[in-house]
Amino acid sequence: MQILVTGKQMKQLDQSTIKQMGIPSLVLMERAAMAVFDCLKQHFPLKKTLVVCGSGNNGADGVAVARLLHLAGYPVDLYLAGNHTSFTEEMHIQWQAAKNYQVSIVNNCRFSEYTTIVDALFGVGLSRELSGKYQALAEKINASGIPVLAVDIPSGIHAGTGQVMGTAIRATETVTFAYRKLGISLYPGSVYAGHIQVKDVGIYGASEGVFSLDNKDVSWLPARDPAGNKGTFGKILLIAGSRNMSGAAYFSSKAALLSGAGMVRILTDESNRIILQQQFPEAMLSVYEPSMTPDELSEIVRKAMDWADVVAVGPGLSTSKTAENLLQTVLTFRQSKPIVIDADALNLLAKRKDLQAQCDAACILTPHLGEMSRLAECTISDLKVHPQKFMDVFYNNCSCTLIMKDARTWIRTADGSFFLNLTGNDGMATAGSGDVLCGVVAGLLGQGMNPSKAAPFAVWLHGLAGDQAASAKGARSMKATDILSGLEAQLQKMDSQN
Ligand SMILES: NC(=O)C1=CN([C@@H]2O[C@H](COP(=O)(O)OP(=O)(O)OC[C@H]3O[C@@H](n4cnc5c(N)ncnc54)[C@H](OP(=O)(O)O)[C@@H]3O)[C@@H](O)[C@H]2O)[C@@H](O)CC1
Ligand SMILES: [K+]
Repeated sequence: MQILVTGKQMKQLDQSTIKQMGIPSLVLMERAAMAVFDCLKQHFPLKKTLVVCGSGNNGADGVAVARLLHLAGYPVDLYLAGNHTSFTEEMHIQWQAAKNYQVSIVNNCRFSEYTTIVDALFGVGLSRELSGKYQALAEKINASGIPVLAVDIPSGIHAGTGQVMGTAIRATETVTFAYRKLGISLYPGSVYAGHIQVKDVGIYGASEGVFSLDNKDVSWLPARDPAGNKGTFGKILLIAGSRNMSGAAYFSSKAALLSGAGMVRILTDESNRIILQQQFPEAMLSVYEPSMTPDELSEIVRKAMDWADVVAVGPGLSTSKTAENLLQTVLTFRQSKPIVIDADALNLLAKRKDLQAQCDAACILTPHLGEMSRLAECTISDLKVHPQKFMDVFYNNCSCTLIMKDARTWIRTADGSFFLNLTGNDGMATAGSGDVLCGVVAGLLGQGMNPSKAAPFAVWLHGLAGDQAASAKGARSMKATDILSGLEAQLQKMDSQN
């Protein structure tokens, strides 16, 4: 697991390393510059490099990089875009050292001369929009088409939100120091950053921030019991589908079984019986009929719930009165069973504050931004700009585990921890993809994972499955069926690693 930090958190970490741990700022900076230098040598054409610097410590990193290039015999020009009067202490020292070593300093950049540009204009200290000469320079760099290595973060990207502050430099690669910044993990910042490398420069100790799973977290996958039986691996009830709508029930239940659940039962409208039995014979079926009274319906749901260890409700359910009765029965009679609430069930829940109050940490809600805006009674742009704030506010009404789906999915666990998922691709914006995620969450819960782990792990795994699908079929053409195939392949790979 890695920790993603904001600019403010990173500055505190810098300061505590310098002041409390006693590592001089220039030592950290030299390590930062060496990491950039290594990346330049490995990945960039170094016939002639231009390093553009601001007046702060990001600029000072850049000056140190220019010195390292110069001393190693690579042609380099240094261009100071900032003002001498605003130099930090470190920048004064680096600038003097560059002059002592006779690094070439230019007053104009003739971009046609360069094969690589190092962007050391602003780092985590960016405090406002780029304007004037900085904006003009960023635009010229972007228009030049020359490969750019960004130092720490592309200049113009907000380190906490990923927003473009007026204009931002588009990098080919970003070497970021100590911890990956949240701003280059979110969109659009992550696109501006290009390929990202996180380099150890001797700054440690982050405990606050947003968590993100990585390959080491394969170990979270519940171990299989060689002596287990169908019951050991979880009985999952999917309350899904509606009149002549069977697809969502199919994708969610299949994903639950592929994720390792022992048994899956689909509770759906009678009209879906034949097609589901043909498509997915491994699933058990319980059906209800439109003519049933609420009491008859409730009886069927309760019986199926008695059988299940985990219930998932919502995929393809519709927002009919029958669907509302189903959801109400689930939340009223759930005892303490984990419940995944997805899709149409979330739209029903948005209208029923009384049902929201029945949710607890064992309930996992999986809204996309539209559903979340209805639940949290805010706009989609509120959620984009302040995702954590609105997820916190919603938790006060509905104390559940929350998966807020977007190009970068956020997870808020019931203890208030936040995760941001970095796997997946735009091909996953396809019909049935959300149903697959719902099934993966349920399947993992069924194998005994607690909701605080199952939610971030399922999203991560689902993203990896999507990445596998994109490499097999292409992001444009991949379908939910391909994500199911990706899921199988990813789990096989993870089991072989564990
Ligand atoms: N020892 C350490 O601390 C280490 C730090 N490291 C490096 O330091 C970087 C952080 O350095 P930093 O804090 O000096 O901030 P930085 O990003 O250079 O910019 C600040 C300057 O820009 C100015 N400014 C801001 N916005 C502006 C705008 N829109 N337009 C114009 N001006 C603007 C701002 O002015 P002010 O807001 O004060 O008016 C100030 O002068 C970090 O990303 C990493 O690269 C690494 O070497 C590891 C060790
Ligand atoms: K930068």
